[in-house]
Amino acid sequence: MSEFRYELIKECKDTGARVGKIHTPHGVINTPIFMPVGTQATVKSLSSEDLVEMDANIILGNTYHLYLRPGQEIMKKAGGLHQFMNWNRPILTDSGGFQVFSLNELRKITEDGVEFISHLDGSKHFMTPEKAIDMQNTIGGDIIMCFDECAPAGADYEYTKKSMEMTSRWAKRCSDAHKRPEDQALFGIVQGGMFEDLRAQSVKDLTEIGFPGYSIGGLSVGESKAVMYHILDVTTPLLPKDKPRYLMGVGSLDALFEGTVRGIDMFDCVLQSRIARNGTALTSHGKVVVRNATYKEDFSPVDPECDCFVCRNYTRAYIRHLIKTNEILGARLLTYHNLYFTLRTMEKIRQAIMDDHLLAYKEAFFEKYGIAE
Ligand SMILES: Cc1cccc2c(=O)nc(N)[nH]c12
Ligand SMILES: [Zn+2]
Repeated sequence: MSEFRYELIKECKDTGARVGKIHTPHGVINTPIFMPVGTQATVKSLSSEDLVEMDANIILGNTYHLYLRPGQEIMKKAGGLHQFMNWNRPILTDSGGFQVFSLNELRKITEDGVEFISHLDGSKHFMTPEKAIDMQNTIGGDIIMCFDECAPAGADYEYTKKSMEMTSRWAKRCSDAHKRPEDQALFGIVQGGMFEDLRAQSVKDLTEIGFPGYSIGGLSVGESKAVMYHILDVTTPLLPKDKPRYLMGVGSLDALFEGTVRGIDMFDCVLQSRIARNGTALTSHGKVVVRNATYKEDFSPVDPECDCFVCRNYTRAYIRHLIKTNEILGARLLTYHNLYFTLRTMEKIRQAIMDDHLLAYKEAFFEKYGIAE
């Protein structure tokens, strides 16, 4: 009997948003949820203890990166990623398809799988749906992904159609190859680019195979936000209401609200940690580029309205100094705050849905943050 279960708790009366709980062998995920990205077995500069302290329910790992380093053998000997990184809460792993395409120019896609040259050492590899599932079975994530092709931004209808159809055939192969369905939930990934009929066909193909959850892939690949939201408007309502929906690679604070109101339950994005390393903070009043000279003598907190340890103990001037001198602590403090701020915002979104207050909260947040509706 699978320990994976989605519990729908409340549907928003004004939008497609919902509050739910995803029950997994490593604990409960409150949705809508933002998932910090821990590509190489770490959310860059943070320890597992930091992530527990900020109450991250779930983090991401990545099959492609872990397959290349440290490799399947070491992951096996470590007893899986939870043990390896001392993280005892849920983990979701991406299948590696997206990374093979996005990190490698030199690759050849065939029906059987994808041949690619490692971006690290130039070695040649051949990834198939079966190998992607086998590696995810070794990593041991509570939620794992089908091996898919994310059609490049701007791909034409014919290419996108063929790519989506192959992704659907690969999804069936992944489902057949999955050895641990009772404790690892395999999600199908909806493709179809920016074409409504292809998106609908992808949903039909995947729901006929049947998965415990569905990801929406092929977005946040360079299309405008308006196009992304339109694709969500036509795709999400086709997905089963009693299963979680995961919008891959999204997003920025505005996209988290816009995805939530369109019925998305799960989000992940590297933005929060990536901009932190460059010296940009996310605050209740929008982005603050702490590295700018403006903050040289600003001894106020990154975000006066935030209660994280960074905002309670450090100043913008100090963090600017760390970033300017390339001190590792600068990246750590801003990463911690940006993720903490995003997680707390998701918490407030969940509460607003429970209180039938989501649209009012969204409007107030956008106004303060400086997002034009
Ligand atoms: C991480 C990510 C972002 C954006 C899109 C995708 C996608 O289409 N497929 C996969 N497997 N991952 C994705
Ligand atoms: Zn803070």
